[in-house]
Amino acid sequence: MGKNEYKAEWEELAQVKKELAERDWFMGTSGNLAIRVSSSPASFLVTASGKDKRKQTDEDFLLVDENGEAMEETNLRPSAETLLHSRVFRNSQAGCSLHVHTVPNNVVSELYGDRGEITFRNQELIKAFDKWEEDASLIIPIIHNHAHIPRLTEEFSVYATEEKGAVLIRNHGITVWGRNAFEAKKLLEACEFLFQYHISLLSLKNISQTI
Ligand SMILES: CSC[C@@H](O)[C@@H](O)C(=O)COP(=O)(O)O
Ligand SMILES: [Zn+2]
Repeated sequence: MGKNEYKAEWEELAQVKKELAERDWFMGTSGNLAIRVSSSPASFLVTASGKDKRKQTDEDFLLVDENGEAMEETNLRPSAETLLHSRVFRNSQAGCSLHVHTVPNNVVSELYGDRGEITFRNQELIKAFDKWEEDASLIIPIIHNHAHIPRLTEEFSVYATEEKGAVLIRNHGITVWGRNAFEAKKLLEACEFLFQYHISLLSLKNISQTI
């Protein structure tokens, strides 16, 4: 497959990458992004490993197959966490999968890590996940940060069954996916809003108890 055949997907992912960089969500070379190019068998573009994702270059992404193996001759290494994106594309019809490390997603993952999940309710932004009822709740699972990526992928894949979703990896980051790039970014932003709100509220409650 020539580069021209996935030009549209490349440009779409480059735009998402630029917007997430503007939010400063790629600290210390962390984060990786993926967008589907084909279905059955799945192939996708994924960020090259170890790069500063705030920079835009012609070597930002490479095409990989559904096992996360490069499909073209390249010196680039696919992201260390390619297998997680690969599971999203194999398990569902999702079109885009995003992974970022932020202080709020790490703090929430540690605060609720022992419970294995965090639940949000009475929050307008859970509607981003199609939770429309007044008493609806959004549960985001929190998994252990296994250093062994195949092990991490196994635990992650239990939750990566639908075309949209989010999983927190404890003291590591979040992976969010959706039907397309627009939806994946929307869901990621919604999650980060919920985390920031939750941490702010907890901090203020703690302070107000002392005055
Ligand atoms: C430099 S710490 C971050 C990595 O260990 C990893 O978690 C990450 O998100 C980025 O890895 P990468 O291989 O560049 O996709
Ligand atoms: Zn990571």
